[in-house]
Amino acid sequence: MTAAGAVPVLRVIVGADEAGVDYKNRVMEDLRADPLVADVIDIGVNRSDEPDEFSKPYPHVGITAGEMIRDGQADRAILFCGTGIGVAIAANKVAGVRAATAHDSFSVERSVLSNNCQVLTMGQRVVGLELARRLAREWVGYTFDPESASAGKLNVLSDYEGC
Ligand SMILES: O=C[C@H](O)[C@H](O)COP(=O)(O)O
Repeated sequence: MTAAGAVPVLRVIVGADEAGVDYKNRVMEDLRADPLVADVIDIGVNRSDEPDEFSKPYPHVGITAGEMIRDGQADRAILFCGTGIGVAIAANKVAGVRAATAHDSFSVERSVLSNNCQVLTMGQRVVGLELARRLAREWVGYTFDPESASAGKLNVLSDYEGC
């Protein structure tokens, strides 16, 4: 239990390409202080990385995060690139992973409560930093209800993917 009474449970990946690294690093700091977050796993890129690593294209970031969630190494990921679109496309290639690009509060909420998305993506070239930080804070507070009416809709995807 934390002082605020919340139980930290979530293991959250943070990742970005070079176009999203500044937001990734700031949100990572916030998540490390969040009472709901038990662990923050930074998959890069980082400015201190070798030049080749720093310019790692967004598909690698999205696929790595998606595979880690698929393999049970993390519960969620928040990923940044220029628009948020590329990392979302990449993460969605991993069977069983659902990623959404969202830059507004309602979409962030519904990405979890309607779509049970494990991955939220945002674009550093699209949204202001303070809004991105707020949305990330809201996002960790949502939990999908498997008893909700939305669950049956998601089963269509699970059946299609076979997982
Ligand atoms: O979706 C892609 C991202 O926005 C990426 O950071 C930038 O990609 P680009 O350089 O191809 O525009």
